[in-house]
Amino acid sequence: MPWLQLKARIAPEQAELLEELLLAEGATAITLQDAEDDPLFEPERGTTPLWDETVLTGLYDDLEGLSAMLERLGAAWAEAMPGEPCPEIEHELLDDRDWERAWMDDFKPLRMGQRLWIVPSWHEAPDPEAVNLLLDPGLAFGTGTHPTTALCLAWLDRLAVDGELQGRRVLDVGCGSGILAIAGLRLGADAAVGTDIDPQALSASRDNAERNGVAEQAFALYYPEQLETSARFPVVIANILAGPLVELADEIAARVAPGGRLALSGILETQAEEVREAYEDQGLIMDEPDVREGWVRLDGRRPD
Ligand SMILES: C[S@@+](CC[C@H](N)C(=O)[O-])C[C@H]1O[C@@H](n2cnc3c(N)ncnc32)[C@H](O)[C@@H]1O
Repeated sequence: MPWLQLKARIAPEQAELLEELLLAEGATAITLQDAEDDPLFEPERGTTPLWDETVLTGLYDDLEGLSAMLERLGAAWAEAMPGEPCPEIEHELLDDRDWERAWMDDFKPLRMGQRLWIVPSWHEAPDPEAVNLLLDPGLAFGTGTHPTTALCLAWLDRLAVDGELQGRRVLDVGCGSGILAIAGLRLGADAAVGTDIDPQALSASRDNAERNGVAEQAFALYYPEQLETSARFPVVIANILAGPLVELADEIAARVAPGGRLALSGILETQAEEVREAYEDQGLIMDEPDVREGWVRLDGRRPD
């Protein structure tokens, strides 16, 4: 059965209203997508990445009433947002498909480092003998395809090869889908703690942990303010953008135990120096950046 798709590019703060209006018109599925390759890199410090545009898509099985529907949407928008022009709504007829999950077609198993594979949970693992991390990011960030995540996975893989992960506890600040913490566990860490300000991330992380047979007590998940102030970790990883990394430098650096290792990512090449200085000011010894596609990972160590 073909579908009618309505699509609008809209400011993120208006997306909820349009979503409600599309649902009120009987949308079978609604998809919200950030312009993921085009974030605003310096949102207010301490906030999540921002995108100046959200793409909102609604799917309908009623192909007949398009013009009446567009008229009703325009009127409902004008009533809710007087004086604010209604966003342009494009329409298209689509062939039948599982549209809610269509993005999954582009997410293929990825090899990271020497032993680790990130395998979409709906795929066969290409190498059953490898360390296979089964992942469904749901609505959270972190499939491994983004260079910042890939840089962090490569770091974890190297720590494992160097014997610096086995038996240790990992803190993953901004855990998203949980991909880094779970990779740490699958590569030999004893336990992991993930923090995130986004409830979707905490729930995706828990689901992905279960998918990978990680025991609940091996992977604790918290909102940042719930993590005990005195908790220190031998391995700390934070992939959360340069602004928050600088803003939180004292808190994140304080989590690194004496002799512990730190990796920071989500940093553009041009921002690396500022981030590096912020962590050196906190007593960490920072290495030269590792760069991939304009993104940087900074590694550090707290002296013994
Ligand atoms: C770029 S994603 C990284 C996700 C995953 N760790 C990865 O490497 O793919 C950044 C994550 O950090 C979270 N975040 C942003 N600011 C944060 C903060 N101050 N404390 C904890 N998490 C934060 C976001 O909600 C998001 O899930």
